[in-house]
Amino acid sequence: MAIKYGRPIELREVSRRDSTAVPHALDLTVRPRRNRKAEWARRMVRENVLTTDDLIWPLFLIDGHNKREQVASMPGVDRLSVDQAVREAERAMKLTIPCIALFPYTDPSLRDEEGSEATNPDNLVCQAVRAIKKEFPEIGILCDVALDPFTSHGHDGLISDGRILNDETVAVLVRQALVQAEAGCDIIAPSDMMDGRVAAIREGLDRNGLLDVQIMAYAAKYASAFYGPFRDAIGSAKTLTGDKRTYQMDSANTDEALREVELDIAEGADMVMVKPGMPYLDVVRRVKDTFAMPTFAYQVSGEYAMIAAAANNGWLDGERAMMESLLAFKRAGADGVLSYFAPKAAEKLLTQG
Ligand SMILES: NCC(=O)CCC(=O)O
Ligand SMILES: [Mg+2]
Repeated sequence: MAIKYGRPIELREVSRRDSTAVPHALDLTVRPRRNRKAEWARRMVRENVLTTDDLIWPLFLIDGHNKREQVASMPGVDRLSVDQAVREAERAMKLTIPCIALFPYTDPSLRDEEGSEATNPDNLVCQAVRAIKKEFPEIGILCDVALDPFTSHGHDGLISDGRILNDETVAVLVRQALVQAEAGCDIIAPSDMMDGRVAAIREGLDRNGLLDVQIMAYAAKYASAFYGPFRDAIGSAKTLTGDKRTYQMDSANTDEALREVELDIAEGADMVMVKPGMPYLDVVRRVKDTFAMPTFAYQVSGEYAMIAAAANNGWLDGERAMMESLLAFKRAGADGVLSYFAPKAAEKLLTQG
């Protein structure tokens, strides 16, 4: 049964003496509800706020012109040709979203075992970075570094005898980071979870004079079922063989997340990320408290899909669930959130004043 959502309950005419007027009033000195009695009072004691500055908006790219293609498992999210991505970058600017993130759907004919397209300076991501920076140099652009959108097997690294090779992969990731940075990307975000990649990328950037390019490390990235719709969006769902548990983290662990984050900071990460988001808010809190670094969380595709699908079925008030889920990241200590809800949330934040 669909649930109907009315206006929030606000008592219009509250008698100021109603509790003493009750014959069996409890003898309470402390009544926490006093601070919740009206919206102005709640605003006064509110501990956390979400603003548009907290949002990073991930966009999916596809080859072509004037093309928008709905991602079936992510209602409201499209794959965009580069010209349309430029339009969305403009929308992000108007919505005062500081940064967008770019993810390509690579044509299957361009995917191979080695993910060669990742290091093509003219690949879809690099084309989009150049086009967006040309029109809107003031918006931040984050580029993911990992091979999964480019490999025929859907893994983030090179494979030999069924093993994901660490050091050989890192060498390719450095080249991928360099083509993206040279195209004009502001933040390199390695999401591959190979050991030592942050140091290698930092060294590569510095050696090429790209000293100001930041690194946001997907430092604690878990092997998660919540990435399902993303793999649909970038077209790796069908091709992925096996799972990613030899490089992404085990969802049972949090101490290990701290060790991963510590390493990435030592290797030169400017910002760190925990991913997925909502099922790992405890990790966000521990990371923030332990390292006091700029800490981000990724509200991943599966988290988005759950809320969007339930809302479309009338089972949740989608707008309220969206805002509540985003605020949860702030409460957990995150400095910002990568979220597919970013434009919708920003619109709501700006119209609320
Ligand atoms: N490296 C980026 C992702 O894996 C995103 C996952 C998602 O949104 O599910
Ligand atoms: Mg690591």
